Amino acid sequence: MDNKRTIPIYLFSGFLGSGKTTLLNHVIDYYKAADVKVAVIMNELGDVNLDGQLVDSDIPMAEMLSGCICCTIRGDLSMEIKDLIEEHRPDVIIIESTGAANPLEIIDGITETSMYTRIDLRKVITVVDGPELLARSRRGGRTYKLMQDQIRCATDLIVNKADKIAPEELVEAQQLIRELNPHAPLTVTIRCVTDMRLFDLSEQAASIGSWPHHEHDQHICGANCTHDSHDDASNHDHNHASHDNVSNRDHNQDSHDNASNRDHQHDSQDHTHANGQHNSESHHHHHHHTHEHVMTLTHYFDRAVSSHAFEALIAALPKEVYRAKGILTFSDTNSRFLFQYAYRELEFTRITPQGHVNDVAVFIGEHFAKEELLRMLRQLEQ
Ligand SMILES: Nc1nc2c(ncn2[C@@H]2O[C@H](COP(=O)(O)OP(=O)(O)OP(=O)(O)O)[C@@H](O)[C@H]2O)c(=O)[nH]1
Repeated sequence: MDNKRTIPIYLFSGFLGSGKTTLLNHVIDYYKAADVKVAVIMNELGDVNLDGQLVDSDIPMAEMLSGCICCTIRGDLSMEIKDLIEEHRPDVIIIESTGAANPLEIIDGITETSMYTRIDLRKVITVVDGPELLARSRRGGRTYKLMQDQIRCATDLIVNKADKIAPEELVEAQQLIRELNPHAPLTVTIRCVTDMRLFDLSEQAASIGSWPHHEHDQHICGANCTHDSHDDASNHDHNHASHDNVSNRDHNQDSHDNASNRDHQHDSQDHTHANGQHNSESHHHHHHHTHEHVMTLTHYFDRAVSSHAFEALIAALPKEVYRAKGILTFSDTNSRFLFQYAYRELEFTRITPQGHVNDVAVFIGEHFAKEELLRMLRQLEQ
């Protein structure tokens, strides 16, 4: 397989029944007409992939059933992505999450995966059910909170079902969405008929993932989400008992460990730069913040780099970059290292990857100068 190719990923978010599968089918048609090979990951809370039945049977598809990507089966996501790429070598992957999923957790899962597999999260597209959003905004509650999170996390927004809403209500829905996410381009649609340039894979269209706004002070989709029916919105409210951020953090850590254990044997004794506070603790704090314009930058290295130069780069990172992680081969040691950086602390763990694993660094922050950082990273390889 061509290990040098980076596969773009589109993530579809949006509440139950908002129109994600409808959009998916438009996009599949668009790619098929352009001779682009698309693969799909579908996540359903039930045991049967009903939405999958609606999709062309020629399309390579991974089904993640009986759980919500963002919690119970998040650890499997990286495996599914890896398998799809190895088996089908798609040009692009679309992930349709269940309407119950918290997109931030999935975004985290995908960036985690990019450490082991050459992928790039291109866009997070949230399909908003216009009438449902308005109705729920008047009632409040946990489901409305989830809808708000899905809107905040989007790089692009589609306000769907415009045919089911009066013009003045449509304006109200748009205002509501704009307050939650002032930056993401917003399109109003009926049956998700939208401009397909959003899915343009050309170089010019490639952008480093940029998430306009999110607030993640409460994790809504619980770790035990086992829904019988995915189309009963009120059921969802009932089943998703809120759990605190500590369990959320622990859960993240578990998922991470599961994912990394598949590919690596960690030598946890070898922490060369642990400065007191544990990284998972920092990660925990990260979830309390309100973020403006969260961005990620993923860089794949073509060669080994000097450990001193890399540490100098990390020391010079702007404060807007609050999280980084990756895998590196250093030219001045014999080992490969996993690095974790959070809130100005850098930690290395010696690893022995099984199979092919890229050297990669992922940076997450707010409004940082991505071009400048990219330049610094490229300089490391000279
Ligand atoms: N009236 C109307 N119905 C729509 C529109 N878009 C989609 N639908 C219908 O809404 C229902 C749900 O659409 P899907 O595309 O399956 O929604 P989804 O987000 O994939 O749903 P889940 O997988 O349950 O989360 C289907 O019956 C669609 O035909 C629209 O713009 N207007």
